[in-house]
Amino acid sequence: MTDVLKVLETSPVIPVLAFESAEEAVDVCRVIFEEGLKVLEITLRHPTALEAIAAVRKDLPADAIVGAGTVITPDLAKKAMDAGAEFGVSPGLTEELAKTVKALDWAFLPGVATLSEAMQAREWGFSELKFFPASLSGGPGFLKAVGSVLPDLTFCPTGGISADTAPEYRALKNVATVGGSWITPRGRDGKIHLDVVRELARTAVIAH
Ligand SMILES: O=C[C@H](O)COP(=O)(O)O
Ligand SMILES: CC(=O)C(=O)O
Repeated sequence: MTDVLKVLETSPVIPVLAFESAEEAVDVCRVIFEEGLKVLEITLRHPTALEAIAAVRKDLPADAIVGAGTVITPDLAKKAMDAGAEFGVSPGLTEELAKTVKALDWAFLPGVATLSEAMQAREWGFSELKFFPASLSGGPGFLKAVGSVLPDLTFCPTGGISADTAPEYRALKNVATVGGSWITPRGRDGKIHLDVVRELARTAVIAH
């Protein structure tokens, strides 16, 4: 089974990606990967997302680590794993989802936004958690406080993070990496422009 902590530690940023087609996914992921960001979280927010995950796994080099985001139900967890996602990410966690991903033995990063949610996830056997939506739920100050009472948990804060605010999070002992969508903005024409993605991905790698 893929180790969640290793996945998080592989990349200074986990791009949270939303594509409109499998072709768009392959083109954009290739650019991100070429610039050195090897972990790619493709969210299940479009009807073609599972196809996109399968296509990126097939077309990118084997050391690209492709996961599924927005895994909000047990059914989506099974489908994403079948499509080839090496890990799953969710904005939250339910008991059924926790049981399913444990039974599947699938690397999983559940989302939490409060101490009680973090304690619940910990009880269910998750040591790596997504802190979402990070900027609205207390930001770096919240994670620092969590670290003093639950020091065995490691976080990937996501939500409202930018190239400017990422370093504040990454400086914390209990943060392995940060997640965000800022590397793949859509232009006014609704398209993701590869030259823009290349520059933003390169900057994220250099800034680390
Ligand atoms: O929906 C939220 C995204 O997954 C990550 O948040 P962001 O767009 O604020 O980076
Ligand atoms: C935002 C988030 O946590 C997700 O899409 O998985």
